[in-house]
Amino acid sequence: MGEVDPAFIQDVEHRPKLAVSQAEGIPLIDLTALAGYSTSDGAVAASAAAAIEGLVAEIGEACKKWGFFTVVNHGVAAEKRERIEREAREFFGQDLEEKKKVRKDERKVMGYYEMEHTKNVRDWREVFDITVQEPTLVPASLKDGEEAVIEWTNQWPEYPPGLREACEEYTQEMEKLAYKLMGLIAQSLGLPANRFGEFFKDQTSYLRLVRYPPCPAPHLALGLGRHNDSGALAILAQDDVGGLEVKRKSDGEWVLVKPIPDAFIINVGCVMQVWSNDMYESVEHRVMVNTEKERFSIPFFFNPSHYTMVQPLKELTDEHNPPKYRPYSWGRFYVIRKGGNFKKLDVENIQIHHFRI
Ligand SMILES: O=C(O)CCC(=O)C(=O)O
Ligand SMILES: [Fe+2]
Repeated sequence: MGEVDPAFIQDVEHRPKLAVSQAEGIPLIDLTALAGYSTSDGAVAASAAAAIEGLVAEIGEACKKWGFFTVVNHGVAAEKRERIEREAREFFGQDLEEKKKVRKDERKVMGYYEMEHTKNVRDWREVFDITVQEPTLVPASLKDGEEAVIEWTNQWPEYPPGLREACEEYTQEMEKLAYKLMGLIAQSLGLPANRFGEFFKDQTSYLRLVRYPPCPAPHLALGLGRHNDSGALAILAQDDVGGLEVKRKSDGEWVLVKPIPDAFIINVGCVMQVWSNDMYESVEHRVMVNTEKERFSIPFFFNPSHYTMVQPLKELTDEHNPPKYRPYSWGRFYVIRKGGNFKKLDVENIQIHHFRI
C-alpha cells in the first residue's frame, strides 16, 4: 500500500465513514410528462398540464428538502452519453505527459488538471474542463465598474480525435435539459417558466470530465472535498461505481447517492440559492474514493452570463421577507472561483455568504 502525499489528507472531522447508509436517499423524479407537453393540441395539453403541475410540485419539494434530486426519462439520448463516457475514458487512459499537453494554467483556464484543491486539501482526481460557449466572455478585471472582457476558449487534445464532437453534442443535450429544469424550478417558485431565461443569453456554463483513480487511503483522502456548486444548476452523469455523498439537510448526515443507470443527478447551485432568497439551498456534497475501482463522472454546470448581477428576485422578496444578499457580479465571482482552485489559498475562496446581508 503506497504512502499518500499529506496534501491529500483531510482533517479528522472531514474524513469519510466508509460504510454509509443509502437509506432515505435523494428524491427520484420521472420527467416523462415533459416529453408529452404540447400546447398546440388542447386535449393533450389539458392532461399534460396536470402532469406538469405534479412534476413542478415534486421538484419544488425536492429543491426545498434536499437541494438534490435524480431524474429519469429526461430525454437525453443514451448514445450521446455513452459516446462522451467512452471518449473520456480514452482521454484519461493516456500517459500524464500527453494529458499535460492540454493542461490548464492561470491564463488558459479550460483543459486538463490533476492538482485541484478544495478547501485547501488536494482532491484525489483528475479533470478536463470544457467551456460551452466558444469563446466564453468573462470580466478582464475584478474591480467594480471596469467593463473590459476577455475570452476563454477550449484546448482540445489530439487524442482521442472524437472528443471534441462528443463534448459539443453532449453539451447541447445538457443545455436543453437545463432549460427544461429551470422552467420547472421557476414554476415551483410561482414564477413564469421562462423567468430565468434572460440570465443565460451569454452563458458561462462548462462541462467537466472527471476520473477518480483508485486510492490506497480512502479513509483519509477524498476524491473531491466538501463544497457547494457556485452556478445556477448542475447536471451530473455518474458511472456505476458510486462515491458521491450529499449532506442531508434534515440531520447533517452524509448520504451516498446511489448510481442509477441512465439517470442524471441534479442539484441547485449558489446562484439559485440567492435568486430564491434561501428558499432553495445549494447543499454541500463531496466524493469518496475506494481502493479498487476508478470512477468516472461528468458534471455540467449551468451558469449565467458574466454581466449578471446575482440578487434575490423581486417577486420573492417583500418587507416581511427582505433580500438576504447584496447583489454580486456573477462574472467576477466565477473568475475568482476558477482561479482559486489551482493552488492552496491563504484565505477562504469566495462564497455567497460573503454577500449575505
Ligand atoms: O463526481 C461527482 O460525483 C461530483 C462532482 C462534483 O460535485 C463537482 O465537480 O462539483
Ligand atoms: Fe459539485
